[in-house]
Amino acid sequence: MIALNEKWLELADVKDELAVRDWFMGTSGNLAIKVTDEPLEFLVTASGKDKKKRTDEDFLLVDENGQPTIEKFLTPSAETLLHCAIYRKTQAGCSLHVHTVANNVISELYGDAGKIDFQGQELIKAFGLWEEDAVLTIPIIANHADIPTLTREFEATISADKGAVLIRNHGITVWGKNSFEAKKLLEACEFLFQYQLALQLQLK
Ligand SMILES: CSCCC(=O)C(=O)COP(=O)(O)O
Ligand SMILES: [Zn+2]
Repeated sequence: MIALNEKWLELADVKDELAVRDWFMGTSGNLAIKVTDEPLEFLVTASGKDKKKRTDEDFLLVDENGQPTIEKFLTPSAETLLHCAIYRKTQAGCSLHVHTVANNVISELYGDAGKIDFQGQELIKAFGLWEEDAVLTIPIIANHADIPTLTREFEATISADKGAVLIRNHGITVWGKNSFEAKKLLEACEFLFQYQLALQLQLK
């Protein structure tokens, strides 16, 4: 129970920080944090809520299939299966999904290529890429309305315990070993997206 309370507060703090950045427009976005490995249980945001507000019904505990374990009166995020895929395939402890204008525009500009590469950018070091010629590749997948289909395509891109995937004209999902790392990766991605968009304006 102590672990659950601690994880709840940790995720609530992340939610507040992302809310200050205005990254939950129109109730979009969802967040998750792992509580136990065996059985796999994690806290996930309740669906459709105003994530800028802090309440006792912000999160609920779900199992490996995204089914609520205790709070049957709350509905888990519509995108819970994406978080399930992350915890099934990796050792990640936290996963974050936000919609921003920058991540949506980048996903549309590079969507046909199925990825965007970043090289020669200091902030790719957030992903542990310290070599001078290192490349950060962020996959871009189609925004399938059917969540199991979206999850299958999303899951196929997962290859490490930390990462990021863009869903075209929808948003980004990142994951890392804990909430600190996941937030760091999210901020690094948003910086890189904003840089890329600003650069393209300059080149016109
Ligand atoms: C209003 S945003 C559409 C759903 C979505 O993409 C999202 O991130 C929020 O859905 P949730 O069920 O997690 O509130
Ligand atoms: Zn979403």
